[in-house]
Amino acid sequence: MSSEWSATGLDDSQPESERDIERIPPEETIIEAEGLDVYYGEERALNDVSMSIPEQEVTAIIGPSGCGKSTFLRSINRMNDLIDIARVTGELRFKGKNVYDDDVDPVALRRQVGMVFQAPNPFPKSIYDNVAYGPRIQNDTENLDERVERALRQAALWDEVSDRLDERGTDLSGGQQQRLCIARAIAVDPEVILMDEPASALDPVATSKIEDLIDELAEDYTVVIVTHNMQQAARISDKTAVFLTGGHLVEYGDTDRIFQNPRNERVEDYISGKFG
Ligand SMILES: Nc1ncnc2c1ncn2[C@@H]1O[C@H](COP(=O)(O)OP(=O)(O)OP(=O)(O)O)[C@@H](O)[C@H]1O
Repeated sequence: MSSEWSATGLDDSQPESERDIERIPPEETIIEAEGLDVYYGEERALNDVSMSIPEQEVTAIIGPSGCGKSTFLRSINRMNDLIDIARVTGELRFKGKNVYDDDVDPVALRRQVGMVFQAPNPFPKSIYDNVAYGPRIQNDTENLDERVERALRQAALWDEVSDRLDERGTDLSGGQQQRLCIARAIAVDPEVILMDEPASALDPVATSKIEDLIDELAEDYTVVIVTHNMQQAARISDKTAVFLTGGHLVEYGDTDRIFQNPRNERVEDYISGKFG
């Protein structure tokens, strides 16, 4: 294989021997990709990705722009289904079941695997109605007030909004809106929360609140987070997966080990800021 790497990482060929992927014991695994490829038309955005994500931990997905981080995240709860030209091959298992099997209902899957996006996107409704939205569409409104309060508390927002639940969610600050979106996601009691750069639109104080919150959420949920911010990945995650150009997962393991002692030379270059 060529030893000349492009400035942005890696060419399209990625021998098995170049990968360093930690195996998670099956009993601790909640999400498992095996030979996962995603194509947009002719373009291959994920290339033969195999990895297991442990339950109730924070797993960070990092890598240079365009390496497939968001595509991988969206493949977990089938959000790529919403993109006409996207095509998935291989398997993505959630609790042992391939989510791409014909009998899987993507809407039901997304109740168990919620998502928080880069830009906060509360509905133009009251704070209460934002959080109550999921339970209501599931016709699951028993003890709704308590559930709304619990979700807002878990999202570390209750103290700031408890006396104005009827105000519009869109009138909150950016950081509060993002915590409201997290409360909306957890109100339906998911098992996994996917986060796609949830703090990239926020100031440092709001970012630090989201980071503290992610740490707390991992006591109850599995969190998978895409971030461009390597310091953030190092601070908040238990495991880190490094993707490089061409949609290749190159290294995956304990966050401390990946940042202190990366085994792959290109991962070391990426982490030390030589490209990306
Ligand atoms: N909806 C889409 N239609 C066509 N191509 C897409 C689409 N979404 C992503 N791609 C392509 O797939 C590849 C991977 O994109 P993806 O957004 O997953 O990467 P990323 O690592 O999350 O990037 P970034 O860090 O810039 O957000 C890129 O080449 C991108 O152009």
